[in-house]
Amino acid sequence: MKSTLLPAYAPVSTFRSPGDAHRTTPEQHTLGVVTFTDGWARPRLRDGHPEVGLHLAGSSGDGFAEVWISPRPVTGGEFGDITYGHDGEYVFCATHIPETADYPTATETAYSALLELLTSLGYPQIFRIWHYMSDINADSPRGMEVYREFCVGRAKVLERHGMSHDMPAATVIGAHGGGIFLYLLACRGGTQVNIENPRQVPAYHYPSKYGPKSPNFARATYFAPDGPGRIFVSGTAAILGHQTMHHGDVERQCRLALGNIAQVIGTGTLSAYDLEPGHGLADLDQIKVYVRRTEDMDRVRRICREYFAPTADIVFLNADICRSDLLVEIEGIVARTGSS
Ligand SMILES: C=C(O[C@@H]1C=C(C(=O)O)C=C[C@H]1O)C(=O)O
Repeated sequence: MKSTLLPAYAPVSTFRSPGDAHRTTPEQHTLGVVTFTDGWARPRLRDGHPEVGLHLAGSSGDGFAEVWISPRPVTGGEFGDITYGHDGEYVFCATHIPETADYPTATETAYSALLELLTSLGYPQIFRIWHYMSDINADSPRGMEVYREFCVGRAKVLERHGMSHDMPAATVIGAHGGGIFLYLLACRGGTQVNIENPRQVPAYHYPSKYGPKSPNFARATYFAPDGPGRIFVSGTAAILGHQTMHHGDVERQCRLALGNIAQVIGTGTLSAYDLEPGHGLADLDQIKVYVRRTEDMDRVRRICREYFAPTADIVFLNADICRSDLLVEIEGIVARTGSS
């Protein structure tokens, strides 16, 4: 998917302490805030911009906030269950699906509303989307895993809109409570290239043994306004082809997840999309590392430190992952320098 209306700045996020999340300056406006703390809060407008609270931290001391910043004034709004902030170039939207016995229908409703809002506001191009859900690996009353039920609802909407193979980088990961929280970034236009990993089957072609409807996301999304671009790397795990590798071995799973990211952002993959130069793991920032078992946390931290830049924003979160045999998942953003 490529288009050419040119926004003039690239969206930027920082990780801050929750208490510092709403700090602004005359040059820095807030497009959206996501807090990762020891409780959840449905999306709402706060000081004119959206804020959503995810229950991902173990205790009140280790939370953080992901803050999306704009150089332009932000207008906040609400549309049904969606809270949004937009600045003329980008929109940040957040919505919440309360715990329900019917996630397929609830997901369908939420996704439909999001697409309707993006069209009516004039920001049709989604370039990154995150979902956090409680009980992700639990069975629904129909006996299907919650994640798989979510995939059914999502796929239905995207099929209807002809977008099944067009979705950008995404994350679907566990949360400690609250149902499903979804937030996204979209824009009026800009160059966008959704990138696949040659070592992995595209998620939308996963075989049906992983669920009746395949997930819809790209392994990474390159997005460039009129200036330096960014590569948004999806939640990435120890999957080769479509198979989970290294069952039960967190160290090898972690190294494979890192290897998959290195593959996606490396020269070999990017050159196939005319996006040279490539990058390495040391170029990744705004990194979130999700670890299923708290006892693996220190080990995963040590491995990640071998690869990531010491200056990178990086957080380690205890969370369940979309397949119950996955122990670790990693996402991040590469900010490119130069003109592409
Ligand atoms: C880990 C994987 O998928 C996860 C699920 C996603 C989704 O359903 O949108 C996106 C990225 C990951 O959080 C994978 O299939 O490789």
